[in-house]
Amino acid sequence: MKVAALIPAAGSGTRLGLGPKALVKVGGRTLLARSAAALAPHVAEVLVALPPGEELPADIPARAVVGRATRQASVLALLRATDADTVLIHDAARPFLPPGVIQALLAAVQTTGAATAALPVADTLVRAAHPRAAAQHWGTLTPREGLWAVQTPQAFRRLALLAAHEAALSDGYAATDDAGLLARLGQAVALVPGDARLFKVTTPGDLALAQALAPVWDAQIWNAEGV
Ligand SMILES: Nc1ccn([C@@H]2O[C@H](COP(=O)(O)OP(=O)(O)OP(=O)(O)O)[C@@H](O)[C@H]2O)c(=O)n1
Ligand SMILES: C[C@](O)(CO)[C@H](O)COP(=O)(O)O
Repeated sequence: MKVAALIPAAGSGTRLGLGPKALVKVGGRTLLARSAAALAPHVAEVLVALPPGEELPADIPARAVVGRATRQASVLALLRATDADTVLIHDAARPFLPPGVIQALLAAVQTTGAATAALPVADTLVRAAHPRAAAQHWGTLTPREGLWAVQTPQAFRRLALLAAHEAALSDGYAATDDAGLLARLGQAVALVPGDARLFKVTTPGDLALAQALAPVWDAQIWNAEGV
């Protein structure tokens, strides 16, 4: 079974506001370099979708494709650029990826065909009364029982996911992740326990958390396990 890691890294990082987000550094290394290094020991090849005009930094052992206007389109370009049987799709923007999560996903994809890292929701959830209003007010309480927050990596049989992407493209359907495209076709997706440290660096607050976590991660996990 040939496994490839596909890393969408072509986003513009609008919410962070520091230029192409995958190339932002935490603890002296880019988000992309951290994500690629975590995946590389587990796969035969790493492919990265980069923003148009960006070159792959020399310290990242990967093949690059030109990213597209949306995450979904960038992932489709990556899926078309490999012949791997199984793919692990992982946001560059989630730089702290424990090896145990990768191993659990690779085991789950063998039995279920598709799997994603996810965590049970721990907060109270409420839909705002008027979601687009400047001032927000409590609207409807949403029971959190049975709700999971979906992370990456997500593992798939490549041809099944490619078919789901092509169907979505042809239908004009947009999803926020890849597992949703497969689930839309009625296919099973296993939920594998993710990790709080797998949070997505989206806002300046997330970046501050990542800067604080990086030295701890590098001292206790990166060096100890040689990930
Ligand atoms: N056209 C795009 C948009 C996003 N991504 C990637 O998809 C992942 C998740 O996207 P997100 O965190 O939303 O990144 P951005 O799109 O850069 O963020 P923003 O929405 O704030 O601009 C990131 O690794 C990002 O680089 C991508 O490859 N191609
Ligand atoms: C794929 C993802 O990280 C799963 O939680 C998420 O949906 C990406 O969302 P974004 O708005 O593209 O960051």
